[in-house]
Amino acid sequence: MTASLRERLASARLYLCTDARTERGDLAGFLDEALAGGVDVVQLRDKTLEARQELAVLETMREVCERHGALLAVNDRADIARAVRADVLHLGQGDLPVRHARDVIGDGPLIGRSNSTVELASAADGEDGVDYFCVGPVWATPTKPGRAAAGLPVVEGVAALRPARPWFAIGGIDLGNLDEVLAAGARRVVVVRALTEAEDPRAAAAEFGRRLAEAG
Ligand SMILES: Cc1ncc(COP(=O)(O)OP(=O)(O)O)c(N)n1
Ligand SMILES: Cc1nc(C(=O)O)sc1CCOP(=O)(O)O
Ligand SMILES: [Mg+2]
Repeated sequence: MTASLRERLASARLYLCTDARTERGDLAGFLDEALAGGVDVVQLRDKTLEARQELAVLETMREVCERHGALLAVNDRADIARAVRADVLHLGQGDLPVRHARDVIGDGPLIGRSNSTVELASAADGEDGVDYFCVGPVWATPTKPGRAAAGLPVVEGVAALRPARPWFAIGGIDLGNLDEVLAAGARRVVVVRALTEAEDPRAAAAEFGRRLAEAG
């Protein structure tokens, strides 16, 4: 029997957000390596793309995700998530409310939400139609400039809630500070630069996977 999207999300530990790597022209090769290393979910997060370009990039990503059994996530846009039949739509605080996004994408795909406080995370954990949530940025990060760090205490606060839904820590996380995030209680992480800028994305993803699995 094929695992449902929710079952696949439940076992996901490592979530990658990547841009289209247009200038480097190596998106499929990069993803092949990162997913071979053990990335479970991949999101296209590239604010420079027009809708048509985003759709084309996502079609490429879908092929790689299917080959590796990873979930494909769309950032922000419910219309694009529907068009590409994405597995996941990720919504921030400024994006469509969940119920409106559900009207567009239907009941099948998963929806994730971003949060920066324990209170927002608690609300997301109880919000109808939300399948997982993220909390961050744990550390200030050049990938999302201008956002103050939420810090490890927010990760500790969310862990103390013992959320019913899967949740991920995000923001400034790399192999050098992963142990601090795990010690704060997170068991799933989202990363950008730790893989997009890794010399060996497969080895880096494998090391994330090993340490996340060891943490339980
Ligand atoms: C998995 C994941 N978590 C958090 C975010 C951030 O979403 P948002 O706050 O909407 O900011 P942008 O990424 O859209 O700039 C995310 N994209 N993915
Ligand atoms: C896309 C994003 N969202 C964040 C949030 O806190 O919601 S932090 C972030 C960027 C994370 O990038 P890196 O792993 O390179 O620090
Ligand atoms: Mg967003």
